[in-house]
Amino acid sequence: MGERDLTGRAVADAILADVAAEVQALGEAHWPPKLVSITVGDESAVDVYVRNQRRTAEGVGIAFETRRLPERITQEELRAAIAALNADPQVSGIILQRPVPKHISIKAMQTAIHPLKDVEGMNPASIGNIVYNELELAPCTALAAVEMLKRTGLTLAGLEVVVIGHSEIVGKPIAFLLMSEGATVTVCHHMTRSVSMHSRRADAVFVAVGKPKLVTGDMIKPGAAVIDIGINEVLDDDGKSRVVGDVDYDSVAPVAGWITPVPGGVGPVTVAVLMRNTVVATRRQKAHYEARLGASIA
Ligand SMILES: NC(=O)C1=CN([C@@H]2O[C@H](COP(=O)(O)OP(=O)(O)OC[C@H]3O[C@@H](n4cnc5c(N)ncnc54)[C@H](OP(=O)(O)O)[C@@H]3O)[C@@H](O)[C@H]2O)C=CC1
Ligand SMILES: Nc1nc(=O)c2c([nH]1)NC[C@@H]1CN(c3ccc(C(=O)N[C@@H](CCC(=O)O)C(=O)O)cc3)C=[N+]21
Repeated sequence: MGERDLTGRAVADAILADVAAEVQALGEAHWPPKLVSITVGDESAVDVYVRNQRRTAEGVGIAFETRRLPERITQEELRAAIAALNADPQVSGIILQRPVPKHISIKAMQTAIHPLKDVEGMNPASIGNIVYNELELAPCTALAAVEMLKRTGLTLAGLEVVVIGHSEIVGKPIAFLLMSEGATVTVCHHMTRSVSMHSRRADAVFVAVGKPKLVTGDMIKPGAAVIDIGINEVLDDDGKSRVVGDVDYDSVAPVAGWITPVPGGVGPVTVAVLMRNTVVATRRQKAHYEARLGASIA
């Protein structure tokens, strides 16, 4: 790792220190936060993420439960499982791990997660709030990636930013968050004629595609910030599996002003933001409950 590395561990730890204090306060108020993760089918690609979630949750005192549902589960069965979690007062947050099998509509399932328990901010209602600059429960990865750019100290207002990838969970929310900060945003995807024509002009480049070495040094303006969101498992020459991003680190690092490494960049911050979102969701549920009682049970 080089001097230009913009690492995520310290950023994540700062977020988690605040979260731990809030978890303790919520526990004392008899609202201990609890997060439930749902994985559908055999998704070994998601296992790293879920393991990190459990370790991080337990580290800050958030109860963590995993549900592994069979590949062949019907959409109605999955909807019923989510509805049961919505109704369970012990559960503060629900995260549905992507991808899900093709016969299940991810949008329908994200819609089934109650907005008060939507810790990933992926219910269409939650996503819609981003358009109105209500960013408290925004998608974790997008928040984490934008937080990394802020750590460079660059002024976001007026910054020329290129986002490569436009998925609903990463690229699109990043573009909205950046617009709300005043950046000038260009979004590239697989139909973009020349990604490098855009990326070479940018002060900051976000990459979320899922292809190792997609972005190379010749595509980056000298001194620009490069935020690598990709998480790809690849096999080394000796057959060992390793996690790499979407950026060709060796050719980009000498050109870029800042670069987030993979692992150790955006990933740990994403998990920390998920914990923060869980606390935000729990606080909202508490407020909602108390408002319905018509009085605070202090
Ligand atoms: N660090 C973290 O916390 C997280 C990391 N990830 C990682 O981020 C990456 C992207 O994830 P996700 O957004 O879910 O993936 P998707 O597969 O949903 O989206 C990929 C996007 O990349 C675009 N794309 C495909 N090929 C190209 C190309 N050659 N040039 C430019 N754009 C292209 C696609 O465009 P189109 O739709 O037009 O084909 C699409 O918008 C993955 O590696 C994933 O593992 C994901 C979530 C969290
Ligand atoms: N609904 C949903 N939301 C997601 O956000 C989501 C998802 N589904 N499906 C899978 C992808 C992938 N993803 C990761 C996030 C952090 C790390 C992470 O913490 N990585 C560490 C450790 C990597 C390692 O151990 O090698 C790092 O980058 O340093 C990994 C992977 C979230 N995703």
